[in-house]
Amino acid sequence: MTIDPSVAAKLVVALDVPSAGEALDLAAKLKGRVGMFKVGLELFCAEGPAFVREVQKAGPVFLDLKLHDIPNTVARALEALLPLDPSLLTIHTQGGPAMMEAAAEAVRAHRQRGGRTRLLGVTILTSLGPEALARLGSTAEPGDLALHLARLAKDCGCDGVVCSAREAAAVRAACGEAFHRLTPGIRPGGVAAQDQARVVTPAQALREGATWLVVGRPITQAPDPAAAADAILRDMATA
Ligand SMILES: O=C(O)c1cc(=O)[nH]c(=O)n1[C@@H]1O[C@H](COP(=O)(O)O)[C@@H](O)[C@H]1O
Repeated sequence: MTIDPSVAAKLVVALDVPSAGEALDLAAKLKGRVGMFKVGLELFCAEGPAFVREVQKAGPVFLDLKLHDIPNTVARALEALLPLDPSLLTIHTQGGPAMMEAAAEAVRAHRQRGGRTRLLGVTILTSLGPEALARLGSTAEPGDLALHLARLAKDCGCDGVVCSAREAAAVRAACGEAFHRLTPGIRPGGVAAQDQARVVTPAQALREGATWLVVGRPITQAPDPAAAADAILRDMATA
């Protein structure tokens, strides 16, 4: 199958598996087919920072730890992580403006030293719908709150946000093309949403203006992960 490399570069595969062996096996099957590999909490907690370098041998890494704490603690954690030079790193926007500014300053300094890391703020998790937000005490719609937090993340120096693709077009209109939109909650037509609440198909996510699509279980739990990735890429190519 011939897929335009600029389309493949937009697909990030979440290596949400419990061990280094399984993650490297998946990365080997998908190497050269997809744009980036996500190392998230499960794998990072199991295998530690040094393992990120192993995954980087197969492709660029999105290190998704969603840091959320007081400004000093987050900045210090970033100082410890940035030598790994991941392509993307996440913090939670709801840690507040001062936390985001401290994180952005640490990432800016890293880039001035030649690093490549871009900082993304997580807005409203794609697993949250209106009912869950109401139970958290918010009367806002998830999309409205995500847009508000995206604007704030931009003001505080983040390079982009994580949001549902349902919000990507509004974020792009408000924050500009250069402010990245990384969108999880991707489900090909007919595939179960599982614990995701705000889901979008791969082609629709691109049409809405997503910079990157993050896909986990639809690829990692497929009997043939490479074939599942190819099917998603074919859908993306129709956007
Ligand atoms: O930051 C993320 O990557 C993220 C943010 C969010 O709002 N929702 C979300 O699902 N994710 C991640 O995206 C991936 C989605 O996995 P699947 O639902 O299996 O495709 C998981 O690794 C989540 O940790």
